[in-house]
Amino acid sequence: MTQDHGTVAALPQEKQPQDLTLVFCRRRTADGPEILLGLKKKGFGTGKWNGFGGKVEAGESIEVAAKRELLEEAGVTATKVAKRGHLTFVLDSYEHIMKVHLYEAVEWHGEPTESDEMAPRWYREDALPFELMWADDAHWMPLFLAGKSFEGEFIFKPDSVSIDTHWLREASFE
Ligand SMILES: CNc1ncnc2c1ncn2[C@@H]1O[C@H](COP(=O)(O)OP(=O)(O)OP(=O)(O)O)[C@@H](O)[C@H]1O
Repeated sequence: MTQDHGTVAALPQEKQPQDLTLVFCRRRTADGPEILLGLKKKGFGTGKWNGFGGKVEAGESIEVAAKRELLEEAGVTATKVAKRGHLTFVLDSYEHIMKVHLYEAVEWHGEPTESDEMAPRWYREDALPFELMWADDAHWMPLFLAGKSFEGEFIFKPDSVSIDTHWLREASFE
């Protein structure tokens, strides 16, 4: 039996999935509802406004990881979170296929405080800085703000900035 190493070597490297979290807090004000975003100060997505989150650690449940990252990055303690989204991201600039578990903090306390990773700021929900956020956010954020749950997949172009193909649909995480 002969082996064709040339063909095997030409195949793209399989990326492994990696679980990450993303959490959003909201509040009602006299001016209307607001959502807490953070400006990422270092690492993947530096300079973008996003929710708070990161990688799930070994042996940690996804929900515990979501609460831990919110506390570490924004100084906010969530006592109750609700799963609202399951999103898959594929980018050339990231070595894994991202499986992002998106939550709304339903009950939380603490004053959002800047950390070494994120600078938090409340934004009016009708005035989000989409041009300074990940391109996928403009697709699913309207569903999130409308109280819907969803799942989807976003394949980015080689620039890792714009979206090549995607699908998105409402889902239930009861
Ligand atoms: C591509 N389109 C995207 N759209 C929306 N959100 C995205 C995203 N891509 C990544 N995210 C989020 O960005 C955070 C990265 O986290 P990241 O800093 O890498 O994790 P963590 O804090 O564990 O890092 P360190 O281990 O400290 O490096 C994490 O919340 C993840 O859900």
